[in-house]
Amino acid sequence: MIFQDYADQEMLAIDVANRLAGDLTATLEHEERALFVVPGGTTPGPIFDALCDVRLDWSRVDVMLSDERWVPEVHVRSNTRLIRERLLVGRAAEARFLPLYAKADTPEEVLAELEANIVPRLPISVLLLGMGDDMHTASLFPGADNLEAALAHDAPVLVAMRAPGLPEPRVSLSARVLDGALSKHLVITGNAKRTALDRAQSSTALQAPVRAVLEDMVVHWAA
Ligand SMILES: O=C(O)[C@H](O)[C@@H](O)[C@H](O)[C@H](O)COP(=O)(O)O
Repeated sequence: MIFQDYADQEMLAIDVANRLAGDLTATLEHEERALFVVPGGTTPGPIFDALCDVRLDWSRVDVMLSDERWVPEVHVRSNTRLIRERLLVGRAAEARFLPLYAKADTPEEVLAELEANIVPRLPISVLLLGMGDDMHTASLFPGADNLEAALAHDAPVLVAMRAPGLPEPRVSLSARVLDGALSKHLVITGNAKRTALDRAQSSTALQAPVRAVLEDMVVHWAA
């Protein structure tokens, strides 16, 4: 793990956007297409704002989420909505979006269908993740019903996840798929998350799921 800190969140957003653009450009120099996986939540918005107008061949980029909340795309909690509003605009509107949500009451009903669309695109070329104070990343939450399956070496690509305190089910890429990304970035802000990341390094992945993806990870932090 490499830890990089920034003077403030604005500097972080600009620098991380540049790093991601550089990694995507490098991928496109030797691959036909790049798979770019991004988190939802509140932290990445300013990074997306800086990234969406970068000049690169977005028409050869597939964009997908690390995890989604099981709500329709118009819902305020939908990560898809965030991506459509903040990342897939400007030059990046040329990218192809791979959905992690389909209209169904539960994720289980459509998981196989969503997965079939993703599998041919793997491995992940460039990964950006977020993390919560509880050391979850993507939707790999401590105490979640399917966490063990999602951390397994032979885990499926996608896992449905329910955890105490979450208002809706989630669907998440499994740890092995996230960890297998060729370029890996984690973005966190604030002192609570910095402390949580320190704690994660001396915890098991069941206690601190982010631990499962920290190898070769570049962590970007600002207060
Ligand atoms: O759907 C989500 O919530 C995410 O993808 C999740 O893993 C997120 O990255 C962390 O919860 C951090 O969220 P914040 O950036 O909002 O703190």
